[in-house]
Amino acid sequence: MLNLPMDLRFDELMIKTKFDFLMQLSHLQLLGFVVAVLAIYVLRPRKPKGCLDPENFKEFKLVKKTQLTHNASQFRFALPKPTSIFGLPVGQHIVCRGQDREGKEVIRPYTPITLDSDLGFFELVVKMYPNGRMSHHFREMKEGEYLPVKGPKVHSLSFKSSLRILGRFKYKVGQARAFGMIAGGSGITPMFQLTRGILENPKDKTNMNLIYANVTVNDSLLKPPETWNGGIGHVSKEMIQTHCPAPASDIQILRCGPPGMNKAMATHLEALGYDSKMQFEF
Ligand SMILES: Cc1cc2nc3c(=O)[nH]c(=O)nc-3n(C[C@H](O)[C@H](O)[C@H](O)COP(=O)(O)OP(=O)(O)OC[C@H]3O[C@@H](n4cnc5c(N)ncnc54)[C@H](O)[C@@H]3O)c2cc1C
Repeated sequence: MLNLPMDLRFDELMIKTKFDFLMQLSHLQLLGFVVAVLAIYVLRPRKPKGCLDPENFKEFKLVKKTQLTHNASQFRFALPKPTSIFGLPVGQHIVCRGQDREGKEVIRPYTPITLDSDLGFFELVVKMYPNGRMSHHFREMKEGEYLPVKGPKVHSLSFKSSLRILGRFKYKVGQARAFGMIAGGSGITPMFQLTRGILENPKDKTNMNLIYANVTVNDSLLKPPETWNGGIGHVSKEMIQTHCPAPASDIQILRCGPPGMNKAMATHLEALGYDSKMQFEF
């Protein structure tokens, strides 16, 4: 039977027992023990480090530029090694630096359509506006050139009167039972990234519904439909009611589009009873 001194607490006893065990080892055994512990520490499986730096721009080489529509292209950038991972959590974005028509520096946020399961590269889908400053940079960019990128870009929490929430979207499995997604034009990129993240995880059972609006069918990015039998006109309250999960504490409506559309969607969602916790704008 173990005789415990009355004033020795259990945790002190554990430390004492471990210490006694080490004292009984010879120097050689002790050395072996230390080496084994170090080996376990050094060889422990670790998540590979990503290539991104949130503070400093790093340059990535454009290896493929594919025109998708009359004003949008897909850009593939190589990572340092074919096995490298980018290191951007699902739902977050990067910032890219370029030069406008006048040679002035311009910095804009973009959401890659790739995930960390895509080794050795990352891809952006960029819609280019006629007078857009960064659009000019992407329009002129040629394969073999380098793009300075830093990230993940995270907003400090801030609020605008017309927006419900502007903040950080860091996806965790099970954070919502269902997502309703409302995207316009290039606003499809965060939805695409999140959808891929959910579909590629067999343990993730989150439901998703997407309303994707474009000026014309030919402006649809990523997978333009061959024929169109969806709705026509601006995204309405009725479309949201028909296609998105009803207001509930375990659903979220994600939206990303041009400013006018975002404002209109915020008004529709509020009228339909979605409170601020049920909405997120990328
Ligand atoms: C979190 C986040 C992620 C983003 N991800 C992507 C992405 O993956 N792909 C992508 O293409 N863009 C994305 N954007 C938009 C991107 O950051 C730029 O705003 C866009 O590329 C235009 O930049 P610009 O410098 O060319 O235009 P600017 O010089 O800033 O604007 C010039 C003119 O272009 C038009 N314009 C600019 N932006 C829009 C817009 N969103 N809708 C309608 N008209 C507009 C307006 O007429 C504007 O007056 C994202 C934005 C955010 C906030």
